[in-house]
Amino acid sequence: MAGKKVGVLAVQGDVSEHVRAFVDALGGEGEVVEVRSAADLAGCDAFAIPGGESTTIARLIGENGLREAIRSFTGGIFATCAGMVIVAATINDTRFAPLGIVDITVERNAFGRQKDSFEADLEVLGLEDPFHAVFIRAPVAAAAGPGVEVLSRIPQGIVAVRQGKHMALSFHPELSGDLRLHRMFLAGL
Ligand SMILES: NC(=O)CC[C@H](N)C(=O)O
Repeated sequence: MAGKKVGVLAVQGDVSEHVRAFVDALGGEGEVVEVRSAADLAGCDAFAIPGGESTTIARLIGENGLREAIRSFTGGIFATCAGMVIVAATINDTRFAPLGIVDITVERNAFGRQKDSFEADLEVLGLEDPFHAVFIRAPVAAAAGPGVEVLSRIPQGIVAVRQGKHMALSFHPELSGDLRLHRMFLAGL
């Protein structure tokens, strides 16, 4: 983990919470930078795509010339909530094309209006104790390809996956004050 440089996509969404969580997870050994351009991303070992509004984030990725830079990024990607929609292979929305980085089929806003936001204690593969997860108008993965490891699943669908160095989560680990998933991600880089 020592000396890792983590970029956080800083175009929309809960950017500062992600920066803080990675600063804390790195324990002062690495560096966290905000990414708004391909030049910012160059040299990063990892890249976080925060929660927010996925259609807006996808548009700003395009406008900032980041789409191909992210698709060809060789480090690990940590995608949460809207980020999970953006890195998916397939989504249930035709307004933008996902990046096709993680082989999952994602359903946006999967919990409907009456349950827009909720919290749940999840069993997560690789974690000894449950993870208290905050879901905010969250997506789920309805399906995952053979190269994808499902880390957590609830009755509505898959909510945490790992594919190689990448992780995609339906919920917001940066809001729980629990850095175990950040550490698991950094350990896999
Ligand atoms: N908290 C979030 O990131 C919500 C994601 C949002 N519902 C979207 O798909 O854009």
